[in-house]
Amino acid sequence: MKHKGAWLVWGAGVFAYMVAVTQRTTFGVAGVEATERFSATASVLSVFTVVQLLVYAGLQIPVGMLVDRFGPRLLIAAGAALMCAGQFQLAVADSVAGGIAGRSLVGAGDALTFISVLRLLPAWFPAARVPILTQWTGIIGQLGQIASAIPFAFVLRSFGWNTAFVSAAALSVLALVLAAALIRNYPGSSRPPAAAAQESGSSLAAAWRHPGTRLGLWTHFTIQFPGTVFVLMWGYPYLVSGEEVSPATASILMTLFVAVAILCGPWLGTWVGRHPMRRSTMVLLIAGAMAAAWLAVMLWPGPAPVWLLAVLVAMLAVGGPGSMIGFDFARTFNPSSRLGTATGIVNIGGFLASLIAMYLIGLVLDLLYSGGFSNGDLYSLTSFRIALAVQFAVMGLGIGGILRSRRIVRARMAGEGLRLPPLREALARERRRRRDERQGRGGTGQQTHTGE
Ligand SMILES: N[C@@H](Cc1c[nH]cn1)C(=O)NCC(=O)O
Repeated sequence: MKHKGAWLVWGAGVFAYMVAVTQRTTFGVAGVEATERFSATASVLSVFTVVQLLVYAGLQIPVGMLVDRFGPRLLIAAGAALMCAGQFQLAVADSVAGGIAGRSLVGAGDALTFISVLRLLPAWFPAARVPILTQWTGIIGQLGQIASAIPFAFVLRSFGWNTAFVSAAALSVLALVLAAALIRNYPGSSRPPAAAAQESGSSLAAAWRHPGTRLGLWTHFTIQFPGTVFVLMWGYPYLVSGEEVSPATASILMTLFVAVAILCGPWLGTWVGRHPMRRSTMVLLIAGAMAAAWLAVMLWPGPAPVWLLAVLVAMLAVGGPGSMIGFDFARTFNPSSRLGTATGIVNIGGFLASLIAMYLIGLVLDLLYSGGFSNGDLYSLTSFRIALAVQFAVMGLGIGGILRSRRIVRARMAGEGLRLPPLREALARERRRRRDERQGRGGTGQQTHTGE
C-alpha cells in the first residue's frame, strides 16, 4: 500500500540524491581551473577523483549498517552536511592536500545518500512499485550532472572558484533542510524496531552469506563500470584523440549517453517488476550487448564510423539503469532489517570495478607508450583499443561471479520448492498476458514473487 505523504518523502530524498550527484561531478567541470589553482598536473588531479571514489566505495558497508540502525532521514541529512563542509573546504583550499580533504568529505557525504534514499522506498510504497521507483530515483539523480555542467560551470567561469564552490555548498544546505523537514523513515505507526548495535555485525554476515546479495553485487560490478569508466575518465579522450571525432560530436555522443540512460530506465523497471524470475538473464543480456558493441568498435579497421560509436554509447548507457537490478536482488533476498546493509554491499560492486578498470586502462596506455609501441602518441587509436580491451577481463570476472551466485540462488530456491519455469514457458505466458491485456481481460501484469 502507498502511504500518505509518500511522494513528499521520496521527493525530498531524490532531491538530496540529485544534489549529491551535482556535488560529485562539480570537480570534473572545474578541471582547467583546478590545474591553475593547485598548480597540479592531470595525474595529480585524477587523484582527487580516485580518492573521492575510494572514500565513497569504502563507506558503503558501514553506511548500510548505519541506515539499518538509525534510519535514512538522519543519514541523508548528515550526508548533505558533510558535502556542504567538503565543498566549502574546496572553495577555500589552495593546496593539493586541502583540495583532497574537501573531495574526501564530498565522497563521504555522497556515500551516505543513495542507499539511504533507496531504503525509503519499500517502507513507503507497495512492493510492486519499488523496481520502477528505484529506476526513477537513479534517473532523476543523474540530472544532478546537468546542474554541474550548466549553472555551476557558468558561476565558475563568471564569478570564480570561490563563489562557485560556496554556491554548491549552499545547495547542500537546502537538501539538508528539506530532508530534515520532510523525510520520515516510516509511515505513521508502522515503524519496525531499530537494529541493536550488536545485531549490525551479524546482519552484515547474514547479508553477505545470502547468495542473492552477492548476485546483486556482481550485477552492479559487471554492468555499471563500462559506462562509468567511459563517462568519468576515458570516453572523451578516446573519442577525440583515438577515434578522431570532433569535440562537438564527442559532446553529442556524451549527451546521447544521458538520454539513453533516462529513456531505458523506466522500461527496465517495469520489465523487472513483471519478470522477477528473469532478472539475471536480463543482466547477462545487457553485459553481452555491451561486450559485443565494444568488440565491434575495436575490430573495425581504422576509426569507427559515428553510427557505430553511437551504438556503443547507447549500449554502455544501459549499464547505469541496468545495474539498478542489483539493488532489486538486495531488496527481494533480504529482510527489511538488513536492507541498508545489503544495498551497501551491492553498491560497492560498480565503483570497485570502475576503479580497477580505470587504473588498468591508464597502466596499459602508459606501458604501451614507454615501451615505444605508441610511436610517441600516448593516445593513439591502437593503444587505446588495446588498453580498453582490459574491460573484457573485468567483465569476465563479473560474469563469472553472476553465474556462480545465480547457481547457488537457484539451488536454494529449488530447496524451498520454487521452480523456475523454462524460458519458453515464461515467454508463452507473457504472450498470453499481452493478448489478454489487448482484449481488456484483467491482470495487473505485475508479479511480486521473488526469484532471479
Ligand atoms: N546505477 C547507478 C545509478 C544510475 C541509474 N541510472 C543511471 N545511473 C548507481 O548505482 N548509483 C549509485 C550512486 O550513488 O549514484
